[in-house]
Amino acid sequence: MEQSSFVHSVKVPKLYKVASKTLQSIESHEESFKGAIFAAKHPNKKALTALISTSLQRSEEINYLIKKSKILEKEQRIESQLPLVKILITELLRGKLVDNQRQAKPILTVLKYKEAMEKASLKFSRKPSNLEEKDTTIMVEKPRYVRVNTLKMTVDDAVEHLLNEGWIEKPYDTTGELTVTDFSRDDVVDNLLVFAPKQTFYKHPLYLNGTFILQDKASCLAAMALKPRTGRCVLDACAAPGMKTTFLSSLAGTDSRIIAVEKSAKRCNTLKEMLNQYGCEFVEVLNQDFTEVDPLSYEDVEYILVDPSCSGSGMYGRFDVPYQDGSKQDRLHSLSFYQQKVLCHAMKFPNVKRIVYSTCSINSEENEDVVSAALSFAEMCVKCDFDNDRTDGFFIAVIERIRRGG
Ligand SMILES: C[S@@+](CC[C@H](N)C(=O)[O-])C[C@H]1O[C@@H](n2cnc3c(N)ncnc32)[C@H](O)[C@@H]1O
Repeated sequence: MEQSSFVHSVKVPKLYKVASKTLQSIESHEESFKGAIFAAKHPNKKALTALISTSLQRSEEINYLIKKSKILEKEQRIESQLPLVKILITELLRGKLVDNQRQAKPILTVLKYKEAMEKASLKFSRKPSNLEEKDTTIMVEKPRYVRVNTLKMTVDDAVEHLLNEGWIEKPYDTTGELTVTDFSRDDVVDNLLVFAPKQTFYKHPLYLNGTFILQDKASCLAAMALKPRTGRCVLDACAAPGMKTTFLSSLAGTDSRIIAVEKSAKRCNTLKEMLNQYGCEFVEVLNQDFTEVDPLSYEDVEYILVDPSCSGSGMYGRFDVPYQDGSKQDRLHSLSFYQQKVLCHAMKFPNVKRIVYSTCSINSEENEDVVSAALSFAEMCVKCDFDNDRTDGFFIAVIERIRRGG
């Protein structure tokens, strides 16, 4: 009797609790994969990333196992904890759920179905459609891009630090392979270093002190395209988690006025954390809907970055999170309408000189269509994708105001 009360007081490990919340926010499209991992309150981001990405990659299989084993119908106490059940099944599939009695109740419950699920998993992997999928998958990997945060250290000093650690600098070559000891300076983005795919930096001193920021090249290009002059006012209309705000801050410099607008209170906290971490405390944060910011109260704004929420269809290695209503076209239509509204609002700022509109989507409904609806089509559009540029799929349009007669 005593032993059983001990057994039942064992708690679900924190990693699983945080992972189930994170998974839920991604599956409900409340957060992007990267944003949810960043916002998650767990120190071991590497373990969390591995767990969530496996869960998303194998989501079809996990749903199949849940259905076949009837675990939710039979175990009513865990019926309301679906994200946790998915995480625990992921761990079961990864061979990480240890079968002993000193486990939390939900783990013991999932372990009761271990054998049934393992059998169902074998059947799942033999399904013809899954075999076809595996055979045609070509895995070419994206390099690891590291942006040097020049608010903390110059690129030359960062490179010297790496050389002293024994890294080898190689000339930039998009077609060549970088080995785990090599790095290059990027050919387009001055502050960007390129490493071998999956190179980890989580314990590197320059990562821990906010000098190294793991940021995709395409995301850097959007901030770079805005070309803010130092000492001017720059506004980031859709700012959280703040990857581009931090780059804009280092491009524009500490004597510029930088305003970061973010409508979600939760994501605004993440944005503030990121700004602190990367030495951008001088950025003014507005927790407000950008379309409700009065342009006439911001007459000094000359540069605006519009990087609105989008489908994320260009994200490399993106996991297709199914839409509950199954209506992709409706979703694209409403995204496009909202994106146009945000872009048109940016054009109302009386002294804005340059606007960059960017998305990490490859759908024209969210890109060219939005820009062409906002003005007769702008010529300065850039499209990046993995096959040609070794970046995420990304769209950037630069819109400049030309004042006639002076
Ligand atoms: C694609 S993310 C921006 C990513 C960010 N620029 C970065 O590089 O880290 C879009 C963000 O804009 C916010 N957002 C969407 N619509 C907004 C609006 N009307 N006003 C302000 N923020 C908005 C979302 O909550 C989300 O945090």
